[in-house]
Amino acid sequence: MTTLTCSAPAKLNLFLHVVGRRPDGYHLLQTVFRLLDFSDELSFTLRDDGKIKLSAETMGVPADQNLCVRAAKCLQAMSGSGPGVDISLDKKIPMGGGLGGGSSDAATTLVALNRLWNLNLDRETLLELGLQLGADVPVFIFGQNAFAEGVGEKLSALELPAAWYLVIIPPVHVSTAEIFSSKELTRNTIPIKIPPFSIWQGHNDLEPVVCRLYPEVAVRLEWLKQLKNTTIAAMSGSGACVFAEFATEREACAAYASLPDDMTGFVARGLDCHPMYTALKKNGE
Ligand SMILES: C[C@](O)(CO)[C@H](O)COP(=O)(O)OP(=O)(O)OC[C@H]1O[C@@H](n2ccc(N)nc2=O)[C@H](O)[C@@H]1O
Ligand SMILES: Nc1ncnc2c1ncn2[C@@H]1O[C@H](COP(=O)(O)OP(=O)(O)OP(=O)(O)O)[C@@H](O)[C@H]1O
Repeated sequence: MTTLTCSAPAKLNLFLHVVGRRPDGYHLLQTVFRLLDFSDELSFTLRDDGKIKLSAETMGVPADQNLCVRAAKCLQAMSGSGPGVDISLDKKIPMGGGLGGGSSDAATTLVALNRLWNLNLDRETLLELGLQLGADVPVFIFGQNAFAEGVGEKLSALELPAAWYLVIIPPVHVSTAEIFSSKELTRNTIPIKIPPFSIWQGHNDLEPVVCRLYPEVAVRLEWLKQLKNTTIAAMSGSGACVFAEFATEREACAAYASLPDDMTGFVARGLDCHPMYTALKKNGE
């Protein structure tokens, strides 16, 4: 095997509670991650000269700062392994949108290169490596919908009902660090116990902070909240993307069709399992 092609799906945070803060400033969270059938596509081809190359720059991110390249370098350094790789990345997930695209690219890179380079590192080691790259990386390595605690690294698999999502992409970029450092952020939501999980029990503590700073987000969320047939309308992660959940594709598509001209978005199915693991299983790996 010299080439592997794999997907890197987006995620939604169905709710996001800030329940405390660690001494290093990182926030303790409770969240439910839902994987989405909306993905970046990556392909990895072995090189024998030890070099790690990205075929094209991703919208303003220098290659050496791209999370795929950083993930590959991390894995190479830790394994002391010789081979290199050519990476091509077809970016579909909006960047800095709270959909975890960069983190998902990093997770897919770690799992794919573990196979391509025959490193045989176990899932625990990949999860630890992933966490060093970003708080959202572990869930994509975990590969299932999950209830997460800590900074996102304490993961328990969670079964979620079939659902479709209308995701709206506001025309703003929200800095995760800026929102977490806001004076207005409440950091004392009482921890909840899951399972059982009901979509009604959650909210996103970062949402009011982002909505106050970015009216473009607030307006889109208000629009989603007035829709009929939704089980929930909320912001994902630290924004800017907002979403509404529907029980059927037909309802999600009808809502999408009624989107005002100045709003853009997409409809996606909620997944049960990471598409990369589904594909690897199908190939008997
Ligand atoms: C908001 C979420 O998307 C929810 O899933 C994640 O917690 C954010 O994960 P991420 O984008 O991978 O974030 P990172 O790149 O690890 O962190 C960016 C910055 O946000 C702040 N940060 C992040 C996560 C966290 N639990 N507490 C924090 O205070 C830190 O200042 C950090 O330097
Ligand atoms: N492969 C990549 N894809 C997207 N962003 C990348 C990538 N590599 C590095 N980045 C940088 O990381 C930043 C955050 O990317 P990402 O798309 O994961 O944000 P996000 O969706 O807000 O993530 P999260 O939900 O984890 O906060 C981008 O603004 C970009 O500067």
